[in-house]
Amino acid sequence: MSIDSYADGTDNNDGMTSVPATDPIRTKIRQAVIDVREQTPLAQSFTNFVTINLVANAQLAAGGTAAMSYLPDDVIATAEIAGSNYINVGTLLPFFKDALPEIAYKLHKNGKTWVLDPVAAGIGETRTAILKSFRTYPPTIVRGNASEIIALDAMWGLANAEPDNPTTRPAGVEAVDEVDSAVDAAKRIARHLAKHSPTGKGAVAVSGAIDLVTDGDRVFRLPGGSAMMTKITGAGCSLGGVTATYLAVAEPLVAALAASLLYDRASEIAETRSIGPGSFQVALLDALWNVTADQVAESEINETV
Ligand SMILES: Nc1ncnc2c1ncn2[C@@H]1O[C@H](COP(=O)(O)OP(=O)(O)O)[C@@H](O)[C@H]1O
Ligand SMILES: Cc1ncsc1CCOP(=O)(O)O
Ligand SMILES: [Mg+2]
Repeated sequence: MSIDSYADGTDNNDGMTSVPATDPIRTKIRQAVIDVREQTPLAQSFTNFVTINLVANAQLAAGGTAAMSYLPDDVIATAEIAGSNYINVGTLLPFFKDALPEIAYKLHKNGKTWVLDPVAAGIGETRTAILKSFRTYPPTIVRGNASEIIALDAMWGLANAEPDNPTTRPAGVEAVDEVDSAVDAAKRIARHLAKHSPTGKGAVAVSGAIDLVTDGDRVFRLPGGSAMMTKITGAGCSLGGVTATYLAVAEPLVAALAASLLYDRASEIAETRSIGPGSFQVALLDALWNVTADQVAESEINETV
């Protein structure tokens, strides 16, 4: 679909409308892509050991810079020079159980913004204890797949669900739920984040075949992307890292939209230039670097009306 199709905010007859070309959100998305490339902001990551290299390389390819830290004093000192931060709970070590709640508390106390990827939410006592602790000192953005978002919402008791009785079955690091089934959970989490955010604003990004982004009020669906993203490890983790990169220059809703759209456009290009998962990962980094701000901002974006 071309940008002209969005000129009047076309009603799609399915409760959604195409976000018009004139919607200020598109200008902000475009500006975020440009600002990251011009300002090279540092986003610090406390992330899993499987995909740490892809996270750093994706942040660099988007135009930012990377630093990975694990000890609370190191994280808090680095947060003073970082534009934002990223915590991903994919692989856990025993000391994380004390370190991560302490880090979340200190980031909150110091007014720092951060993105959470609640990888495998719902699995294991340690992960559950860590994720539950973030309810009091929450991130600014949560980015996860549908199952993780549903599990986190239940864990935080945001729908008066039994905190220990999540309404979805965890599936390791992969989603078993469709993005649409996570809409209510995503909106509840986004409103909770906004309540505690240093800027009064929060957002949730739910990834899948069609991504969903919300600030608790507006709900956007982003079609496109590539199914090859499910054939490399770290597509979601690195999207979380790049979301933190954008959070260094933009408000949460714009950061989540810009990162998700950048990934959709870049993965489409990477699919046409690769012959399997190995070359796809390399092509994805090249495409993150080469996608233009206009390509990102002129993407198809549908909003629930
Ligand atoms: N079937 C699909 N078609 C297109 N893009 C997809 C598909 N599945 C996932 N993606 C994309 O892959 C990236 C990671 O999402 P996802 O696989 O849901 O995360 P996770 O790896 O955390 O489960 C996102 O950019 C998302 O849009
Ligand atoms: C395979 C694996 N195991 C623990 S973390 C991890 C990486 C998950 O990455 P992603 O959620 O981006 O696919
Ligand atoms: Mg993931």
